[in-house]
Amino acid sequence: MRLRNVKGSREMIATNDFVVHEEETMKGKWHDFFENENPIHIEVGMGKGRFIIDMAKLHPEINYIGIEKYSSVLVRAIEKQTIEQLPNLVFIRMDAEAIENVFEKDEVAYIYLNFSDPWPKDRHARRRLTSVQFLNRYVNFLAADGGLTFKTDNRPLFDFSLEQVELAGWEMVNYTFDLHHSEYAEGNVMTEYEEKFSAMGNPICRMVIKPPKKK
Ligand SMILES: C[S@@+](CC[C@H](N)C(=O)[O-])C[C@H]1O[C@@H](n2cnc3c(N)ncnc32)[C@H](O)[C@@H]1O
Repeated sequence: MRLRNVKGSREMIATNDFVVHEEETMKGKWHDFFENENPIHIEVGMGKGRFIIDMAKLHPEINYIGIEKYSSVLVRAIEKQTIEQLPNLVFIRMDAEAIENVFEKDEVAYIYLNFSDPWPKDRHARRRLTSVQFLNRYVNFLAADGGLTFKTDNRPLFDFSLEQVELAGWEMVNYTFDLHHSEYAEGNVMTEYEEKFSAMGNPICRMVIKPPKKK
């Protein structure tokens, strides 16, 4: 992704009410933060936030947390949320490498990974958000009856992810190599990248998986 430095983005993030800072101190306290017991769903690598904002509007009974590494992208999501003022949506600016420090065991009910960076070089495979390393991190805080949905138009990344799911012992619920022309198309909420790549004619791959059964 080509990143432009957005002037003032760090200052905006530092003072915005929809951004949670010192996120590691929130571990185990997210329900108190939202002041309800509604399930918590997260999107890791949410970019400019279109998907998570649309989901938060559609599902006021669910709390959403969007995680994004770069300030210059996060500000676009903050701008939208500042207009929407959705009470069930906040953001964290962080690298998801440290994600298990932010959520307590069973604190998250669902994870979304949309059009995650492919990291095409083999030596960077562990940075892919669907690598065994990341799947193992998610197990630390994803509820046993929770799940994860991953969408991408990048077939090599999707094939890699299918292998990693098996290696990490997750359960495959379903997958498709062409979501928009599949039985799962109905009700699909599009992301920014999904709209862009599907308009170019790229089929969208999607998998729904569940964490390994705890022994
Ligand atoms: C290709 S964009 C997709 C954005 C959005 N999910 C969509 O589908 O339109 C991937 C996003 O993930 C973010 N990202 C990649 N690795 C990340 C990480 N380790 N932690 C947090 N965000 C990450 C990138 O900064 C980028 O904004």
